[in-house]
Amino acid sequence: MSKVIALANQKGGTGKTTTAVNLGIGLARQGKKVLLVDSDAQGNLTDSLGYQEPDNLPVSLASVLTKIMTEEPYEANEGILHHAEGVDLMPGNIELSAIEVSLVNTMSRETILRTYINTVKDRYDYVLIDCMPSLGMMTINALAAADSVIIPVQAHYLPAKGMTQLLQTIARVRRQINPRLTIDGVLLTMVDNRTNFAKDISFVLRRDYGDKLRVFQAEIPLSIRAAETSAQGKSIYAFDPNGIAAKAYQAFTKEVQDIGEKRRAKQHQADLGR
Ligand SMILES: Nc1ncnc2c1ncn2[C@@H]1O[C@H](COP(=O)(O)OP(=O)(O)OP(=O)(O)O)[C@@H](O)[C@H]1O
Repeated sequence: MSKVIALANQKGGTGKTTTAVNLGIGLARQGKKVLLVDSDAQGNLTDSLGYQEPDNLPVSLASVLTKIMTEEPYEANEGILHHAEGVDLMPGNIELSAIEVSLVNTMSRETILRTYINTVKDRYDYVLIDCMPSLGMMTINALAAADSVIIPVQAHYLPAKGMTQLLQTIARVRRQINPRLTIDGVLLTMVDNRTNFAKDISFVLRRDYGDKLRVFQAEIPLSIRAAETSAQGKSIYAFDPNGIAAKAYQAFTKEVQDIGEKRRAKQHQADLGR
């Protein structure tokens, strides 16, 4: 049984892409089959995995979604790239901006990405969708396609206002399109443990949201090495295996895997009871 996770936060630069890369490759290192889906028109995930000119790729998520919208046939593995560290990638690029516009006039406009993911997900244990920094149509599509959401939050500012908006959108998607959508939790990123401010934010987040939402135990530290990995086309495990960011992403991967295992066990029990 595969699990589809959206990495979402409408605020830009909160660590969604870095988390997609290092969670995805972290899970692959545990023997899981992983597909990363770049649903952001900036193509940063695609770029971070070493495809430095995402706009020149012949096939990308936008081309496959166009085929779905125009009811053209496509191959299930069409456009999927293989990364040396064991994950697959459905690349994204600037063409997704045009898709975002044309979705508005399309039938089933909220579920085009779900249609695509449903055709490929059985080959994977995990499908991770890196979302755009907006609450536009592509993000709604990602939430409609996902089983759960992980919210990376940059520990530089109090996230209360932005979080409320995101949580309301998730609740609306759950009511109207995707009742099974859950929130796996909030991940604190770029935590500068030298400052009291970062500690305060961690404390406030756990205090204000901790009874409603999981705030992951693992916190990703602010790390120059983590920032540098995106230009290297590899994960933090390959680039700086003994650094603090690699250790934190490893611990985070373990937490995500534990949630996945519990869900599988619960589903298994439910199937037995049928
Ligand atoms: N732990 C970290 N320490 C320091 N820098 C980091 C860390 N994680 C990510 N960065 C850097 O911060 C910037 C934003 O990170 P990232 O691209 O992962 O965020 P994002 O939420 O995907 O951004 P966008 O909203 O633009 O898609 C990047 O330059 C990245 O290299």
